[in-house]
Amino acid sequence: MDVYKITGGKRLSGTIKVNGAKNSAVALIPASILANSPVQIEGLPGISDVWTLKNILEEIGGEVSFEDGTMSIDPTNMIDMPLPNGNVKKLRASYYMMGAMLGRFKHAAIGLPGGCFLGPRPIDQHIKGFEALGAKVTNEHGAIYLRADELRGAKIYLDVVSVGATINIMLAAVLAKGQTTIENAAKEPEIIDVATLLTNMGAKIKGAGTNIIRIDGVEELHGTNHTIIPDRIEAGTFMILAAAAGDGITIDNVIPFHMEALTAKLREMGVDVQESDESIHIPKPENLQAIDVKTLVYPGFATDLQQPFSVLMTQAEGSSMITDTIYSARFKHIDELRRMNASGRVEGRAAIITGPTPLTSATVVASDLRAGAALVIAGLLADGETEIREIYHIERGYSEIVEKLRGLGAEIRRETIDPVTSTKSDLSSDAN
Ligand SMILES: CC(=O)N[C@H]1[C@@H](OP(=O)(O)OP(=O)(O)OC[C@H]2O[C@@H](n3ccc(=O)[nH]c3=O)[C@H](O)[C@@H]2O)O[C@H](CO)[C@@H](O)[C@@H]1O
Ligand SMILES: C=C(OP(=O)(O)O)C(=O)O
Repeated sequence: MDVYKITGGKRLSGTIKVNGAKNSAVALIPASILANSPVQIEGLPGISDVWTLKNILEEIGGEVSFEDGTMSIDPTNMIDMPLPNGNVKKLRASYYMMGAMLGRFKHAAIGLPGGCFLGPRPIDQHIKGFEALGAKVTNEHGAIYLRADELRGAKIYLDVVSVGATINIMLAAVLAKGQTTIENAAKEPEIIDVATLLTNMGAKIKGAGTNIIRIDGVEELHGTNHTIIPDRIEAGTFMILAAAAGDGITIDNVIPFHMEALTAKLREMGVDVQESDESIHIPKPENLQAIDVKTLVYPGFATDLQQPFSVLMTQAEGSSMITDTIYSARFKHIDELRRMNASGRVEGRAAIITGPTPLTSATVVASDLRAGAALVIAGLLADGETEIREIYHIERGYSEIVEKLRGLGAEIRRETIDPVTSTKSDLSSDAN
């Protein structure tokens, strides 16, 4: 079993670089299926979700290489192979195989996706979109089967603003006959990034980044070169780390405009966020004040930063509340933070945290990706050695995290421990 061991309590300083965006990467890679010649994507993060998608494209006959952040994908010999199990269960974004394979082959059979458990994560809006485009969709033994004689453009109103449904419908619609309109579309920067790739492949898309997207179907799409946008969630995680445990940290390769909601909330707490063109500097913060935060769809405060931000709240003076309007059960990290002496409780869709509290080391478990990121920040703050387990969640979304944090002076290492000798009693003491 692999774990992170962190000796906390040191203030960190220096420059930390952000990688390409996970939530773009996991859509850009499947989008390449729609091309009739090779696609090259630069700046991809070396996270496990990207490697899993590489394996999935190879399973369906793609020729794929991935080196130094550049993935070259030759989709010419891909086939409409069913993918009911296996790799597709390892990540949430394997749902993009549905839209991309339906678009290219008019047929797909994809297992229901995995990814973080954050409460119910239905895909009904994706399916509503595919059906509107003319696909027959059935759920057979946990896999979604999609079949269409032809795909025809349609007007689709999303009942829920969904990143995944917006991108998946775009993927299925770019090769459909006629015009598709997605109303109440999500506006995340990753949607613009995917639309940019598809446009450079020859697609006709207007309005990506607004709540109405119009797509005029084309006969075919060709290969292209694309550079991915920076990861605003990784950048946000580092900004929160800088506010919690920094002694002057510069976060490099950021689009400050993407960070506006987080920046506003940090400033409200008393953090001095200094923006440049492609970087953000946060000097050593003093006297953090309690605030309330509510997660919302973009450009609101990202749910993916809710868990890391709750660690920062443990260091602020007073009682803070963080409400997650997107995911009802994204609070498993609170129990783990309580093991580390944090004072917090969950009430419905909100966590209430009182500070400032000195955190203490413990053996804790990452229940999901951003819970893991939160525990890394907590471990860096805590006195003594913290052990974080189930780190495969963290490595779905953060590449070279150990090396990057060491670059700031952190004492963190990845270690393989024996699960038998590391007794369960490490984890069994009740959280206070
Ligand atoms: C791979 C990827 O990009 N993951 C991100 C994506 O997830 P994902 O695309 O799964 O999230 P969505 O934007 O679709 O979900 C938003 C909300 O809509 C609900 N919903 C969604 C689809 C649907 O068909 N029906 C439905 O009810 C969800 O349960 C959730 O409450 O956006 C989330 C919200 O910003 C982020 O937390 C994830 O990091
Ligand atoms: C929830 C997340 O990812 P996924 O949708 O891939 O599970 C995340 O990135 O925080």
